[in-house]
Amino acid sequence: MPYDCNKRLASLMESSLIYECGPSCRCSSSCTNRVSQHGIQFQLEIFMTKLKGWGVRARSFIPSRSFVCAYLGEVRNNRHCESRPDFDDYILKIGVGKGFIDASRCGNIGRFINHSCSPNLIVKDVTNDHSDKNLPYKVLFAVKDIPAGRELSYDYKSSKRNYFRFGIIFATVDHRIAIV
Ligand SMILES: C[S@@+](CC[C@H](N)C(=O)[O-])C[C@H]1O[C@@H](n2cnc3c(N)ncnc32)[C@H](O)[C@@H]1O
Repeated sequence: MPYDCNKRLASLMESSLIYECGPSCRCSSSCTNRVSQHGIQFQLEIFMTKLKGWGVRARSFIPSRSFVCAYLGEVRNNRHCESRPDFDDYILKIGVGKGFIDASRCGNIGRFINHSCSPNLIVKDVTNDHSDKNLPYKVLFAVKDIPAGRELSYDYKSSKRNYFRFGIIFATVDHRIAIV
């Protein structure tokens, strides 16, 4: 099971796709293997930082390994040309060379979370209704205890920049908006 009895990740080291119970399971909605699908459980706040534009901070204590929020946006594939220089800061790659979630035009609170090389969040791949590794939900979990008032961050480099480093740029066809 990917989660413990408190609905926190059993291990931060797990790198494969996290399978939550879904529509085909007979368990109830309170099953401990249904976590990210219930939406944000901790109060979060969008605020204006001093140097990074908007950011997101915790309004209450978030224990390590807790689900924080999903990263939502438009799912794109194929070739995508975008003239905005900060475009790649709003994307998360999904699958192996298949596409990405683009939150540059629309998304949820995840699009306001800034980068840090010493982050308190990590991005994991989660599914509950299919087993296609190329179309996971991108989900942010706490990698350490986060006190109330602390800004949330994850490492952009490990989640998206290497996508472009290898020269793979996808695009144009919007075929889904991921909603958790
Ligand atoms: C996904 S957005 C994060 C939300 C953004 N701060 C906003 O106001 O909408 C990425 C952009 O935030 C800024 N940003 C994120 N992390 C930063 C950091 N550590 N230092 C400076 N700017 C950062 C950059 O402008 C980057 O293009």
